[in-house]
Amino acid sequence: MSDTLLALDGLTKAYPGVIANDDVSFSIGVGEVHALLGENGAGKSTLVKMIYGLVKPDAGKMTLHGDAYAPGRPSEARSLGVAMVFQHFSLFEALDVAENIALGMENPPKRRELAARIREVSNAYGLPLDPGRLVGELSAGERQRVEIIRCLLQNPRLLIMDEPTSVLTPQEVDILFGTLRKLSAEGTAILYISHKLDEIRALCDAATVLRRGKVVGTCVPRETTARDMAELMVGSTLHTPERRSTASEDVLLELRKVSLPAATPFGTSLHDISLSVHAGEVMGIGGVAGNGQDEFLSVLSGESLLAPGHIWVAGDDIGAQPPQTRRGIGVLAAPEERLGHAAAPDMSLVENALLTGSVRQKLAPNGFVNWSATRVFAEKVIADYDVRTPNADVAARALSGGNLQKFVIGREILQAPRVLVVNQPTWGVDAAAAASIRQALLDLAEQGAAVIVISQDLDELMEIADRFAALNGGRLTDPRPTQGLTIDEIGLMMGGAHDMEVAHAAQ
Ligand SMILES: Nc1ncnc2c1ncn2[C@@H]1O[C@H](COP(=O)(O)OP(=O)(O)OP(=O)(O)O)[C@@H](O)[C@H]1O
Repeated sequence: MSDTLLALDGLTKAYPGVIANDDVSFSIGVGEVHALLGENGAGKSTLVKMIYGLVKPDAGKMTLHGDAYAPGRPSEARSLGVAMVFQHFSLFEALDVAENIALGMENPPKRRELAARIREVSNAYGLPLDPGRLVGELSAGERQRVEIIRCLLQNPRLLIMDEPTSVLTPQEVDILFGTLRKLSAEGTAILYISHKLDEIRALCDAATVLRRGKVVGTCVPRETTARDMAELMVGSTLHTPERRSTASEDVLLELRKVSLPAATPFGTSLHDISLSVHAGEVMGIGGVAGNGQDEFLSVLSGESLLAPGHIWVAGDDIGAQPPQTRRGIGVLAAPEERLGHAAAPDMSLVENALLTGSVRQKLAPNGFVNWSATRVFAEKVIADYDVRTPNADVAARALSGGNLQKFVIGREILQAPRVLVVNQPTWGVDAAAAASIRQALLDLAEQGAAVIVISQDLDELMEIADRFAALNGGRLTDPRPTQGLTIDEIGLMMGGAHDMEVAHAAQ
């Protein structure tokens, strides 16, 4: 592992108002699993985009195996052995696995040959995948496999992975780590971005820590505690959320036999969901991605309307009411997909504050937008939730993923909802910011709101929820108190490793 594969020397990249990477230097050895750590907006994505040829550095240089390396575009990076698996998959649902993989190749072989290669590589690396299956029918974990196999077919020397485990079940994480360890043993280096410090300790040989664009430290994750790593990232002491149960006897939100047909061929139908959430309660909803989480949020937010009689908030029948009416009575929601769903990418943060805040914050009295009040609201969200941005006029798309997430969640919580539904509230958010978002959700419940947290992060749900239920194929299990619930019981409620077993059985 002493051979250097990639060396970065003084890489610098500035955006208007912020130096995203400031004189970054470090190197990655052949076969090394190297973690890139840093709080939201620290510059991790910018750095890997430079390595992958998506962003051109303003200054600094790179070498790959000792040769000058300055990829002008991703295809050039790929041809030199640098591959990347993104957080957001770029797959076509209506095409099958082999067709999707062929689309990403410069010179795809004939279909039969490609299908055989996919089978061979996927079996060799313990990631079973049927080349003929439609991507739309695959779980999130299986879609990620398509992206990984697409990279592996190019025999990469460096594989960059950006938050790969956020879409995986615990069992799938184990399988992925097995694959990455095998790759590393064969000499492929891995540059691994994640906010999950325990996973980094389990997997990575070395770590480089970025703070505000600069390298502030390196460590050997196995020999460093998760808490020390987190403190290195934020430069201060970490705060753990305080949980005190405040659930009352009063039912604030009630769902009675909620069913919803799937909106698309690849969506999930909801079946007969009944649930009561009390004032002051945090209700945790778990489940493997794609089991009805988005649909469940949409019936509560009002994006999907039902016939009357199925959803009640403090005696009001709201199931047939559109989102703006629901916001008026204090039912707010923050969907999972922050760019494009929770926030409009090309609009400024001020405009995005107006999008969901206009009714409850009375930002458009008499139909005319009060822009100065809207700006004050946006700036309060930015200040209270430590959203790192030059100012409130910046477009949502220019924010780092975690900072936009903080903005979206803060925008809803600051409107003092009576019922709040959030999907993956701390997805891609660094440890310190995740702790403060969780604390804010607990504080909201303490003030008497009913809070529903949909999340794939089971630790998060165990930390803040009073009760837990799982979505499985659009059905909701009976809720159970989180206190005393074991991981095995949770696994059973989630339907266990169902998808994985199916995939293995297909071999
Ligand atoms: N295209 C862009 N235009 C303007 N500013 C940008 C752009 N891309 C990134 N930035 C800014 O550069 C800084 C670093 O962002 P980057 O996305 O690299 O952070 P990150 O460490 O990957 O964060 P996260 O963990 O939240 O994904 C941030 O302040 C961000 O707002």
